[in-house]
Amino acid sequence: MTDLLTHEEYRAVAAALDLPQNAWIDGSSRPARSGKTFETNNPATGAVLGTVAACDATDVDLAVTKARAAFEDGRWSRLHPGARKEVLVRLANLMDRNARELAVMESLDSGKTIYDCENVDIPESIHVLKWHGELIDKIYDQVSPASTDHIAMILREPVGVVGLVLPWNFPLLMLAWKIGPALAAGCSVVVKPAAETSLTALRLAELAADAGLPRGVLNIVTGGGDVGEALGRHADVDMVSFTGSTVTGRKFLHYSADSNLKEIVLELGGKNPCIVLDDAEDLDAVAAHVVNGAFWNMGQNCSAASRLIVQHGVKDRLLAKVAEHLREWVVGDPLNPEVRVGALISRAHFTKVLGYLKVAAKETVVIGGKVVAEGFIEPTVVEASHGSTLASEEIFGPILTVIPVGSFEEAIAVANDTTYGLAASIFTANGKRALRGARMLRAGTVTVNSFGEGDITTPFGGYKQSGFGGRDNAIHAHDQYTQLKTIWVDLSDTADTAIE
Ligand SMILES: NC(=O)C1=CN([C@@H]2O[C@H](COP(=O)(O)OP(=O)(O)OC[C@H]3O[C@@H](n4cnc5c(N)ncnc54)[C@H](O)[C@@H]3O)[C@@H](O)[C@H]2O)C=CC1
Ligand code: BAL
Repeated sequence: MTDLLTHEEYRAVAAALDLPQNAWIDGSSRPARSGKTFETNNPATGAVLGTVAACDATDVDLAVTKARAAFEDGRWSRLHPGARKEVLVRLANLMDRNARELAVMESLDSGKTIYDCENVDIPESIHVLKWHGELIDKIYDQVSPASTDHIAMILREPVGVVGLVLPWNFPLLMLAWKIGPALAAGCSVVVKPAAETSLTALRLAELAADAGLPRGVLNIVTGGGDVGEALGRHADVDMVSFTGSTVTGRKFLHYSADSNLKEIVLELGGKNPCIVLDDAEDLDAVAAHVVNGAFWNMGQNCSAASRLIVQHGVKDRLLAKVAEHLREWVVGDPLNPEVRVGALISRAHFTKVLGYLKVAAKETVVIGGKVVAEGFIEPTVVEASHGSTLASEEIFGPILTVIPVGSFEEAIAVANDTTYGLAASIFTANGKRALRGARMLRAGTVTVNSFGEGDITTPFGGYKQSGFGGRDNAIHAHDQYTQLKTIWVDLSDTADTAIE
């Protein structure tokens, strides 16, 4: 746990911040070619925080051209992996030295609580970059079991120029999840942060230059969906890794098909089930996991445990415990270190979640149900049937839908009856049933008697419409950013041992 400042001290740090404004292309800070800017707001107050370069397709083209030049001349892609490691570890150390500034900037720009920024987002981002940096000089290529008359080498090569299109819910952490393995592998990257949250990505680019990352290797183009589209359609981008909504993810497949068939990796939404069976032990601990799973980051999490599928026998006792835990989840100014529930990302998103709160009012609201202030919604627990709007749609807000069920089999069937498949949890004291359930659940990550996303050592990604094409995190993340090459060497004296 990080030592936290007081609310007043955080306000003072926020007031003194020097916020970045320009895009970052070819190792320097640049306004958009058009000179246009857009406003970025503090979701907690609605006030304008600053302006940011409104890039367009010409800026994307410049960034891709510079990234391509860097990739082709080998200033990064052909460095010894140990040299790339040194730069990434230096960057992680610089971030550590600037962790407080990054945490406050992230909280101001996103509405996330300073508590989470200090304890999760920033330290995890640092850890992820260091982990991938330290990994890269320890991955070996392979030799195939071809005949003794041949040597067949299987090499991993960086995929080239990579576009990274990011969401607003974990701005710096998702950047780290993607640039960590991409840069470690030797790719050059063009990052498109969400328009709502560009600031920490721009600050990280400055720190990367200080750490010695060669110019052109990391570029940040700021703006909205049009900038993401320009990147998705660019003919000289070799692959795109995207995290965001399923609707937008689908568009990237069209961009690829319409342009150069670039590889697309999608990490999309979820409507993740959390199953609690009658025999679950230590309901207090279960409730703590349920609350964290549903309401962490205001429920704005693709792996949020947003469906509580609970057996009738334990439902009321569990919900009483959930209510107890939620008393500690104070809603308020994200810069107050006592606060656990900050602001929703934007007024537009607040309005969307409010729409679901109105739907909830027509069902059985068990806990909460109120708007605290413009932008802030209290954690809400509502009972609704399987198949209802609340039980089916990704709300991406602090609303947990409870779906009572009669049996283990029904719980699994309800859990799997969704177009998504990102994450799932199961709580039961019966070990065999827990593991059988984990096997049966159609999700990329299943946690047993806990809620979580795993850590940097475990791959993260979804089944079904929660994504495909690769995984973030773990050594498996490197698969996204590398391609395999076979080099076949014939060692025979005669020509008749040709490859069959
Ligand atoms: N899987 C996840 O982690 C996330 C899921 N979402 C879901 O998506 C919903 C809508 O949020 P949005 O911010 O609108 O998500 P989005 O998927 O539209 O935005 C994600 C990124 O894609 C970019 N983008 C938007 N439209 C694009 C387009 N046509 N072509 C290329 N890039 C484009 C955005 O600028 C942003 O950088 C949320 O309510 C939530 O349900 C949102 C953010 C993260
Ligand atoms: N929770 C990590 C991925 C995401 O929500 O975007």
